[in-house]
Amino acid sequence: MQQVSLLQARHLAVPGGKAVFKRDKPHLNVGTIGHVDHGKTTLTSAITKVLATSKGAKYRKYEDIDNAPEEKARGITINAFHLEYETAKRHYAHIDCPGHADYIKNMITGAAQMEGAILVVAATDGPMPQTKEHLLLARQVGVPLENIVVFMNKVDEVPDAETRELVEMDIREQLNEFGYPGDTCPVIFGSALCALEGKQPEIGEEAVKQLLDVLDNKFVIPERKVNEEPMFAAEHVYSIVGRGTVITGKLERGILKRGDKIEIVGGTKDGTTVKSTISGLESFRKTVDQAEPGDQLGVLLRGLGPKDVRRGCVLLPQGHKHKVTDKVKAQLYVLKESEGGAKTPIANYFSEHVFSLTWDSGASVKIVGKDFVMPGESAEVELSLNSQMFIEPQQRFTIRKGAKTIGTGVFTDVLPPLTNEEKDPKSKKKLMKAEMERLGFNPYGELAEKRLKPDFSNSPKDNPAAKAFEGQP
Ligand SMILES: Nc1nc2c(ncn2[C@@H]2O[C@H](COP(=O)(O)OP(=O)(O)OP(=O)(O)O)[C@@H](O)[C@H]2O)c(=O)[nH]1
Ligand SMILES: [Mg+2]
Repeated sequence: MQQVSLLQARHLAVPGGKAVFKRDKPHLNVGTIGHVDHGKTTLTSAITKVLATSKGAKYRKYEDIDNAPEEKARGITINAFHLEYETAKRHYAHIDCPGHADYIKNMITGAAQMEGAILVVAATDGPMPQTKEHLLLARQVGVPLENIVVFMNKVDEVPDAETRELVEMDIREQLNEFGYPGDTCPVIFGSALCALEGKQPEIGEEAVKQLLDVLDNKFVIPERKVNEEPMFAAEHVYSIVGRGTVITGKLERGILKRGDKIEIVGGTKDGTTVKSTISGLESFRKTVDQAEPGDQLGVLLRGLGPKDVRRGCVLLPQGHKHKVTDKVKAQLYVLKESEGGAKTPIANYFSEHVFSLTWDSGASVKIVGKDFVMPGESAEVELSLNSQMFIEPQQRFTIRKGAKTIGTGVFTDVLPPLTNEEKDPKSKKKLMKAEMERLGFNPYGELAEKRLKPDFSNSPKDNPAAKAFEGQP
């Protein structure tokens, strides 16, 4: 966790500012997603430029977004960037997600706060691997079906109408593939760069205005769970010298006020929690009297030290009934290669990296009733995590390996935490050994130990999982 002074903190989205947050318009969390270099940051900057003329935004230059001082201060330049703007109708928090595959971890937490998505696709390239991956993640984090719009960017470089139409067809097909209404989803032809540079207004400024019109009039505001117990997952944690600890993220549900007594749960091996009091609340550097679901917040917590809170922890009110756990049942889908997944299956007792809300953890996978989950298949699984986490039924998760999303799923039943024996590495080895005997071969051989993929070289020839490796180096 980063230590910052109060002066530095004033530049972060954390309590310390003087202005008071006005709540006079409906609020929606949106963001730009899409393949690397397709123009997400340029479009984000162009939106602020167009809205700055009506005082709906502070104009943010491209460099400010991609290389912002607060990002530098945090030392997390690769993180998703948050900014705010407003139209006559709505107030928006906007997340600019980086497209580079390595940054998906940050995108997952950034996108976890996204309720509407602007999918940027360059007309020069068409849909690319991260276009697909971001679409999948948007589905995973529950971006509603009506809350997606395509901004086909860089049309200044593709003057030919036929080519544009081909790209549009391709995009619509991709949307359908991921369960979004590809046939009816608005596709806007534009150029973020032209909008930014004040050139060719018909594809520049006008296209951005069309986009804002879709956000205002087509995107729906999800139901805000105002009357439920508050829940807030920490995305970033800062310790402010002399004032305590600040956690930033989105309030999932309920109401938070200054003075509320809270408990921080999740992220520890033994399920220990810490208690504190909220001593300040802020959104975009303005003081918030009462935080509502969907708000992007900095929450200042009294008396907590650097070791008490981590990214992925969850803030709950004291007296809550939630029990964290490191064991959970889930329904898992393993992505096909054509969906951006891997060629290889997920094997029993293998260790995978699970992401949910703002947390991530190593997890060993026990598959119910199957030896492997092949790409394109789904299965019921039991996950044993390395730490005890905030998990609820219906909460979604993603499994990633290296720079790839290989599986997605939903938690179904929360199980009691692992016993000490179950956690013991020796008993894990025993389980693996028993599994090898049952299978009649060793999928946990030398290759597997390197965590590359299970080794089926000595498996029976008719093993379907082994077939997946045929013809591979
Ligand atoms: N010709 C043209 N170039 C554009 C347009 N929009 C963006 N670009 C250029 O495309 C390049 C990438 O733009 P970015 O906005 O950084 O793309 P990004 O999607 O944010 O990229 P990552 O954050 O790295 O994933 C830059 O050189 C932009 O100037 C456009 O409408 N027309
Ligand atoms: Mg960018």
